[in-house]
Amino acid sequence: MLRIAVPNKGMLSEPSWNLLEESGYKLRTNPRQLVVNDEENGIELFYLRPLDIAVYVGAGNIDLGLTGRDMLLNTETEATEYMQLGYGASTFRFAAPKDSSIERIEDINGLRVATSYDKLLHDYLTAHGINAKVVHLDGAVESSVHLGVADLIADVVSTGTTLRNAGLRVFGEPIVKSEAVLVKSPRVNESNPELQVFERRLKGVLTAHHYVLMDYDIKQSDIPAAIEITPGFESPTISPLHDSEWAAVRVMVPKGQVNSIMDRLYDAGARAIIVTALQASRM
Ligand SMILES: Nc1ncnc2c1ncn2[C@@H]1O[C@H](COP(=O)(O)OP(=O)(O)OP(=O)(O)O)[C@@H](O)[C@H]1O
Ligand SMILES: O=P(O)(O)OC[C@H]1O[C@H](OP(=O)(O)OP(=O)(O)O)[C@H](O)[C@@H]1O
Ligand SMILES: [Mg+2]
Repeated sequence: MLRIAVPNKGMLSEPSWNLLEESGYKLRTNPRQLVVNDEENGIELFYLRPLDIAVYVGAGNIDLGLTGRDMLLNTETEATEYMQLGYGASTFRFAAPKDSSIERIEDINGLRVATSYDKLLHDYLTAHGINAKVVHLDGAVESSVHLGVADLIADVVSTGTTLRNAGLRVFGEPIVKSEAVLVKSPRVNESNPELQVFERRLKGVLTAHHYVLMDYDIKQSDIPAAIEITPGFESPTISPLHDSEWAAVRVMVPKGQVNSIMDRLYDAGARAIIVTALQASRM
């Protein structure tokens, strides 16, 4: 039985629950439930606080966890990043009052930096030889400067709306580029068959989200050029048509490139190009 930690709240919770549900796993049926035993699929789900997940996966008897890379890096843990999950993209960055003279990370020396991610910030400051005071806050870090608790902040930035509303602006390079990741305990071997099934199910859902199925007709003589445009995962399926001069091609393509691929295929002689959404996949 694999024991898996999933966020019980926060930005990553819903997309994580959806991913597990689409992968065929049973979710909790009421928000007070802490554990779900899905015997049929061989997993036990533990609903835990986002910031605690890497702690559990590193130290206890939880095998895997869905969390953010920034949260993993903020934790003293033996858990390691095992797979990217393709949602929850954000950056972890410094921000200062928009009219201040703080422009570069060297300007932070001697100042107070508010954050919820103390270890992550501390590691970065140490690596860059900067001496600043880390002020820990549990949330709403953007308010700390205006309220006189800190001179600047280091926090999660997604759209940047929260920062702007607080009169702050980012500076310097991102400290971390984050996204949701699957973290693994060192006690779980990569060759563990239960892990491999879990991984394949998740990858199947992610592929179905990020790829579509494309069909088109093309003259036999134009197939090589078309295959260059749509190589597929392994190799496209090519079927004969009634008119022996033509063939039908079926291939997976990345969702985000569908229109440019259709333009290029058309120019290469493809016709009757159609695109179909994928419901599920096992790669
Ligand atoms: N606006 C956002 N857009 C995308 N990802 C985000 C956003 N805010 C936070 N995240 C990501 O979600 C994870 C943290 O979730 P969130 O901040 O919602 O948890 P939380 O409820 O504050 O956790 P806790 O209460 O345990 O501190 C981090 O990995 C972070 O990078
Ligand atoms: O760039 P934006 O799109 O505005 O998003 C960033 C905000 O989202 C998160 O806040 P959250 O809702 O998790 O609240 P918290 O500060 O209590 O963690 C994060 O801590 C930022 O405050
Ligand atoms: Mg938060």
